[in-house]
Formats: sequence, C-alpha cells, structure tokens
Amino acid sequence: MAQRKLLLLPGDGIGPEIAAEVSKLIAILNDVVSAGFETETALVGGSAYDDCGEAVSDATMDLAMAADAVLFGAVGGPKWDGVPYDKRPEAGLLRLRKDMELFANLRPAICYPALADASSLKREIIEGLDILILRELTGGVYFGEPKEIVDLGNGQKRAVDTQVYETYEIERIARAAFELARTRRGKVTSMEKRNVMKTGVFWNEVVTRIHREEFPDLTLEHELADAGGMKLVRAPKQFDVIVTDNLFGDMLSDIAAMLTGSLGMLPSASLGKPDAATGRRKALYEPVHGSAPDIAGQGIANPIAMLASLGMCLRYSFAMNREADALDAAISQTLEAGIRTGDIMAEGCTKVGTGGMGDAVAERFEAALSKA
Ligand SMILES: NC(=O)c1ccc[n+]([C@@H]2O[C@H](COP(=O)([O-])OP(=O)(O)OC[C@H]3O[C@@H](n4cnc5c(N)ncnc54)[C@H](O)[C@@H]3O)[C@@H](O)[C@H]2O)c1
Ligand SMILES: CC(C)[C@H](C(=O)O)[C@@H](O)C(=O)O
Ligand SMILES: [Mg+2]
Repeated sequence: MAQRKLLLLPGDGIGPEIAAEVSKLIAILNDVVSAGFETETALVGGSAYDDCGEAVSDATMDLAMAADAVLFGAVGGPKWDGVPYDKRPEAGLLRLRKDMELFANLRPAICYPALADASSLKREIIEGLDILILRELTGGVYFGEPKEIVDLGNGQKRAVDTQVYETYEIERIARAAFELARTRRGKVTSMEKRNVMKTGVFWNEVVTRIHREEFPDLTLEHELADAGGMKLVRAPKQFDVIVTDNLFGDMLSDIAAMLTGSLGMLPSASLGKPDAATGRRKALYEPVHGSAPDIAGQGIANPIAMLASLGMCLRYSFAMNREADALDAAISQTLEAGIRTGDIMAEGCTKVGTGGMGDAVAERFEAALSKA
C-alpha cells in the first residue's frame, strides 16, 4: 500500500485534546485496513509563536505543501492577545489557507437523529437537516488590500479592510457549488449583499452566468445574506448548498453549527484546485470551532467535529468512501447509544469527556472496519 502523508497540526487550547482522539482513528485505519498513513506532527498558532516567533514556520509550510492532507485542530487564545497582528495565532491558519490556495471550504451541517433535541431550535425545524455551506476561503475582506489602521494626525485614526473579488475567484467557487449540488439535491442558494456592496452585485452576476452557461439543469436561488441568516434559523431545511463569500461564510457556518446542537459537531474540508498533472488537490481538514479557551485543559471538549473532519479527509483526499461511511456510522451509533460530552448532554444520557467520546467512536469504528 502506498504511503499516505498526513500532517497533523493540533494547535492551541482544545486543539491538542481533540487531535489526540483523531490519532486513535488513524492508528485503527493503519492496523485494520493497512491504510498506510504516515503522520507528522508540527506546531501551529500560539504554540508555534511561542516556539519560533511565527504562527506557522516556513518548515511547517513546506510539510503542509508536501502532505497529501493536513489535519488541523484549532488556534488562538487570550495568552496571545498582545502579540503583533501578523504573528497572531489565527495568521498561521490564514497563511495555510492562502498559500495552499484552499479556495473551497465545505462546511456540512447535519442533524444526527439522536441530537434532534439538542439544538436550541425545535425538533421539527432541524430533524433530518442536511445542508452544505460552501464558503469562499482565499479572497474577500480577509485578504484584500489595503488592510490597515492609519493615523490621520488630528487625533483621529482610520481603520480599513478591503473586500475584493475577481471574476475567476467567484467562477471557481460557483462551479464547485453546482458540482456539489449535482451530487445532492440539485439546489444552490447564493448569498451576498448586492443591495449595499459592489462585490455583492458582481458575485450575483458571476454566479448567475455560471449557472446559465454551465449548470442550467440545476436550481439557483439568491438571498441577501442577512435575510439568508434569518431563514437559516427559521426554516433551514429549505437549503441544500449555500455558496457565499469568506466573511458571510464564517458567520453563517457558526449559525448553522448551532442547528446541529453544538459547535463541537461541525467538521470542514478546505480544498484547492486539482493539480493539472496528478489530479491531486491540496487539502486541509478542521473543525469549524475554535480553541475554546473557556474549556481548554479540562478534557471535556467534544471531539466529534475533529473526528468527522477526518471522515471528510478519507472521502475527499483518499476516496476511502467505505471507511468514511464507517466513521460516520460510528459517530451516529455512539450518539444513539446516549454517549454525550457536556455540550450535547441530555437527560438520561451518559456523560463522557473528550477521551471517553473518542474511545466510544473508535471502538465502533474498529468493529465496523474489522467486520467488512
Ligand atoms: N479554526 C480555528 O482555529 C478557529 C476557529 C474559530 C475561532 N478560533 C479562535 O479560537 C479562539 C476562541 O474563539 P471563540 O471562543 O470565539 O470560539 P470557539 O469556537 O473556540 O468557542 C465558542 C464556544 O463554543 C464552545 N466550543 C467550541 N468548540 C467546542 C467543542 N469542541 N466542544 C465543546 N464546546 C466547544 C466553547 O467552549 C465556547 O463556549 C479565538 O482565538 C479565535 O480566534 C480559531
Ligand atoms: C480563526 C479564524 C481565522 C477563522 C476564520 O475567521 O476563518 C475561524 O473563525 C473559522 O471559522 O475557521
Ligand atoms: Mg469561524
């Protein structure tokens, strides 16, 4: 079996705690199905800053570029509030996304049947939910220049962030949205703010053209992003694939996370474009949540978003669909068995910590792989 190179970047806060649980699953894949995963581990975020003065070192960037896939925990925390802006922990993640050109960020929000009562919304609103937020990840206001705070010299300052999108950036994320919708329920909802932003007008124009010229058989709808956010909470099941820009995608996916019961449930895949020669695309997989400083070090974080991110990695980077299905099923069965971390705890269920949840999923995953 050819070796498959993984780079594991645990990061800060709960990052190392949930990364330890994903390592158990990788070991099972190697043992039971000889998956041939070779894992290197490196520092990122605040822990990398403490080590070398950068949120991601050039050496780690080289490892990321050479890996078949990167598994990322989470970065950030109050300890690094005072570090220079370009060295803050989050800058490490943004460099990985930008330098690896990971323009397509898939953030699925699924309501597991066992968690239909864990959401703050009523059961009937979220039961059976299966939507995909496709967030543009390498453009927009996150990266546009200028980005600065200017001293105006009169006791006033001016802060500037710049939202920029070029044609090719919208075209490629729109194509990705339609291609994903084709494998699902065939509907794309594009969200922007064309009523106030030039980038919104342009986004709408380009997505509409790509639909007309290349995917006329699929359904395209448009929503202003604020109304879209409202509808995501009022009646989320009307959506299939939501395609949106970097900033709206960040916010809408945290909202969508809560539909599923907890931010600790939402995985993501960040994909680049396929290499012309090999077809291989650079990829990074990470939970949608952050480093959760409020619960870090207590062993109580929910590792499911991280474990399900490995599931997306198996599917999108290695076409290991059987193993990915087994992992999804193991997560589902664990929840059906009433095993819960604190964030999704319900009456009559068994409360476990990060390691307990990781073990419960690992046990069911191993059993499923061994049977097949
Ligand atoms: N991809 C990333 O690395 C990433 C993503 C978001 C935020 N951040 C960073 O994380 C730090 C904290 O940000 P925040 O507090 O706004 O967001 P957060 O996602 O870290 O936490 C928000 C809330 O959700 C809870 N939560 C998050 N993940 C959980 C899990 N797996 N299990 C149980 N509860 C969980 C936390 O305890 C907290 O109450 C900041 O520095 C932020 O920049 C990093
Ligand atoms: C940590 C931060 C840079 C990041 C973002 O804003 O993209 C996070 O919130 C996310 O959702 O991945
Ligand atoms: Mg976010």
